[in-house]
Amino acid sequence: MTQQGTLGVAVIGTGMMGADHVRRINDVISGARVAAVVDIDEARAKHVADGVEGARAYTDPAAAMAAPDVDAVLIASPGPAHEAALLTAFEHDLPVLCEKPLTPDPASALRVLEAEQRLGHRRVQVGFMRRYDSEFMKLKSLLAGGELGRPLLLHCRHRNASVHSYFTSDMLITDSVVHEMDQSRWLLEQEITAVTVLRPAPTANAPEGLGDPQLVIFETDGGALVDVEIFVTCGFGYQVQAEAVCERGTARVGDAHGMLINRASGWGGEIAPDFVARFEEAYDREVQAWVNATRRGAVEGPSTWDGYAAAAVSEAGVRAQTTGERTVVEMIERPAFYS
Ligand SMILES: NC(=O)C1=CN([C@@H]2O[C@H](COP(=O)(O)OP(=O)(O)OC[C@H]3O[C@@H](n4cnc5c(N)ncnc54)[C@H](O)[C@@H]3O)[C@@H](O)[C@H]2O)C=CC1
Ligand SMILES: O=C1[C@@H](O)[C@H](O)[C@@H](O)[C@H](O)[C@H]1O
Repeated sequence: MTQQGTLGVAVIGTGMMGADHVRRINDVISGARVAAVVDIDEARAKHVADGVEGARAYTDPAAAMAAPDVDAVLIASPGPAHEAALLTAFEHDLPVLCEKPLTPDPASALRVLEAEQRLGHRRVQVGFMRRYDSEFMKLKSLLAGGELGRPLLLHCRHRNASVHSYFTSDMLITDSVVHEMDQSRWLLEQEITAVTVLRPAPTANAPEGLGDPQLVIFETDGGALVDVEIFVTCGFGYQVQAEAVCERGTARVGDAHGMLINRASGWGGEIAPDFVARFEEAYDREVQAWVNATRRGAVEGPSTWDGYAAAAVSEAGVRAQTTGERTVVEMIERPAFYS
């Protein structure tokens, strides 16, 4: 850290999310600066670094993390690259904000979990940004307050206009529904015990081989049921909605995000084009919270355990997607380190 305590951050992966986080650290939040940007695509890394005073471009995450002015790491490479970056960050004992998923599968998530425990202190905040969204935060405090009684059902909708060309059917679960896995565990304060995936005839608008949309059902250890419509090629925009059905009422978020307009042609609201627009404030709050905690020497927010738990549910979800059968989630006991 500099004398003023400004955190020097290496941002790994400068695609859609990484580039947006670089902008956020540089222009929006306080207490941090971009010291390094890393991408295996050298031209992309250079292009992003050129836009930030004092930032250097790297193609090797390990080289960036070894630089003396790098105090912390924000990982925004694709999920399969997270394990290697996390383990390297631990070698340098650097604090990490790791975009979701922690890793796409529980075996790699477990290796990360064990490596963090060997370090002896928590180092990771996982980028489950819905926990920082003002609508979801209100729903969380309403449910925690108990006014509506016990939550019985959670109905969720998750729609993307489109996804990257490298998206697969498994990624509907490991990259998209992983948000609802964390959201359900966080809102209900229950673990997910089984997953069922139902698949309608796919939309003709999805690329060949992408089974889209899907209906994913979670059972929890508290007896609640969660249903998730995941539809990543809906074409018309980005929507994330959740409705909790409780013993004495229901509460719903995500309907009217944006402006409502009355005009001669009719009445209606806007739909965000993508997650960058819809969750802009949540990402700002998330990254600022990470920087603030890191500068205090603390680690807060969704933990490596939360990332592992979501990966375990993802594995069951991917199996359920293939077999069409209800699949039980297999998880280790929560280590005391994460209690
Ligand atoms: N919290 C949220 O709402 C969102 C989170 N994400 C997460 O952010 C991460 C990145 O997603 P996108 O930006 O959409 O992907 P992207 O495909 O737009 O960008 C990924 C970038 O990482 C680079 N890269 C690939 N392997 C690398 C490696 N080993 N080291 C360094 N760079 C590498 C690629 O060249 C590319 O520039 C993923 O984990 C994704 O799940 C993505 C979208 C929204
Ligand atoms: O995290 C995200 C993407 O990686 C994922 O692919 C999208 O489906 C989600 O809506 C977005 O929030």
